[in-house]
Amino acid sequence: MILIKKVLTIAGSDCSGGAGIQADIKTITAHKMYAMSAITALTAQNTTGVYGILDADPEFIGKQIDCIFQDIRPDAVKIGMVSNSRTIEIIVEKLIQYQAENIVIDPVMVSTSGSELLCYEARKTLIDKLLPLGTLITPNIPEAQVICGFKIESEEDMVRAAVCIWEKIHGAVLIKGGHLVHEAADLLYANNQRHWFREERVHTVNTHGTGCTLSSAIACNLADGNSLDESIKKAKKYLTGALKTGLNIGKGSGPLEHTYCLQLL
Ligand SMILES: Nc1ncnc2c1ncn2[C@@H]1O[C@H](COP(=O)(O)OP(=O)(O)O)[C@@H](O)[C@H]1O
Ligand SMILES: Cc1ncc(COP(=O)(O)OP(=O)(O)O)c(N)n1
Repeated sequence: MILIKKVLTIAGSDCSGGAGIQADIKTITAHKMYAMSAITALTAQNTTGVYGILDADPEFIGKQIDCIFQDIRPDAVKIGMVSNSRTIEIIVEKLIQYQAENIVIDPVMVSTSGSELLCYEARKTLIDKLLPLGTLITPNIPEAQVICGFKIESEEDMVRAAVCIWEKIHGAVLIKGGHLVHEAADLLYANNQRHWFREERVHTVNTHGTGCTLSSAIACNLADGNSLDESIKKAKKYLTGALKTGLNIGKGSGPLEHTYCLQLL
């Protein structure tokens, strides 16, 4: 009999396969785990941008989560695009009802190409209601700026922002430094302790879906029983490997490759 860890992603669909649910499922599968999904929205997007968004009915999102938890309980949950306040409220209700564990929240707000993936009015609901439920939240620099309310331009600013976010949500935060120059350095702040995770910066424009991939990989590593530190370290190694394979498809910022980096796991 095969024993397999189960990971649920609650996120939006990217029809071009680079980000969202598709990136999450590829990542979970590459980790040799069983992937499940509750789809919050359909997006019409590709490597050049987001051209349309169709939100799923919040009650139906709740139904998807019910079907999953009542049958195959996930060992970890990754949460990505959540669109609007009602969707966030339903997800919060279900996570509490089912006492979900190992919750990694990527507080997706705006795509790199500039499209709003979370409606502006829902930011407060996300920060006040959903983020405090995370085992870890993984904002990029623009998202961290929204949560903490000031500009982040240096590693010192990242430290100040992480402390501020910790105080707001009373939970672990990993601020991703991909939007700063130099190294790809991410900062974990939890329980008054900070830990930098540094990897070389891969010189490529093909970074579509890096945030989705990182958060899913962390969820997989937590599902496997790793500590938070170890989960992030392994996930960053996976991500850097996926960037380094040098896949170059599409006319814009292309997706990552999830097959040939398997040997890095
Ligand atoms: N060019 C790159 N080379 C290596 N790692 C990168 C690169 N760009 C981003 N990363 C890493 O990818 C992850 C996602 O980063 P980021 O781009 O900041 O988030 P998002 O995709 O949510 O905007 C982080 O671990 C970051 O350090
Ligand atoms: C459906 C969907 N979810 C999330 C994103 C954002 O992906 P992310 O990896 O955070 O970053 P970019 O790919 O936008 O750089 C998305 N585009 N679509």
